[in-house]
Amino acid sequence: MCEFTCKCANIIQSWNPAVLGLLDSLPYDEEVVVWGRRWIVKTSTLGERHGYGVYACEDIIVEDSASCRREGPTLFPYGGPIYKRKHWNMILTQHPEWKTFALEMDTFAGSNRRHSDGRVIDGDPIRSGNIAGFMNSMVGTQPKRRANCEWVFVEGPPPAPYGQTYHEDHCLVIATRTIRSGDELFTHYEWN
Ligand SMILES: C[S@@+](CC[C@H](N)C(=O)[O-])C[C@H]1O[C@@H](n2cnc3c(N)ncnc32)[C@H](O)[C@@H]1O
Repeated sequence: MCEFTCKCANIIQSWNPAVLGLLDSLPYDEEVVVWGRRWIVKTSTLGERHGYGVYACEDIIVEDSASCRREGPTLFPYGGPIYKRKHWNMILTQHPEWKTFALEMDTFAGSNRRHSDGRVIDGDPIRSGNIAGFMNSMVGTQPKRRANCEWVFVEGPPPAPYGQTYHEDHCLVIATRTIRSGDELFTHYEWN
């Protein structure tokens, strides 16, 4: 087995969703609790051909007085095995479809100390238990959806009790405006 294959196999085997407070598997059409809040994954309001979406099962209030959108309530992490860019590129040559759920954690706002490797999180909800992977984008929606959350890069480990020893930094999904029970989560990303 080549060095690359060994490395990737180790990363996959050592990924444990529970460390980051995620579930081993995500049932559809059934309420789940992740990071203390209730959610349901079911067919998106975008329509069946666009797959599933994540819906809140409780109100999440964002105070108008929040001075900074990044201070909105934390919903859950964007979690999954983390690869160096060079390893991820090699995976994509064999599994180009894995790109759908990839989050480049060192190339979006919030990071002052960019990791030189350009790390990628494999956020596939099936492989990684990453509920955030089911979030759809408001880009191009008709009728127009407004984003109600965004993902942010955070230096340092996630809040206790999650991932304290495993993570030197992490990505979170936070609410940017009030989300009511029954609302589907939408964020902003280029999906096609
Ligand atoms: C990260 S996944 C989101 C979860 C996806 N709905 C699923 O069930 O796996 C991204 C994929 O969802 C779909 N998607 C996300 N936002 C969309 C949008 N605004 N319009 C149409 N499809 C969208 C596209 O198929 C895209 O490749």
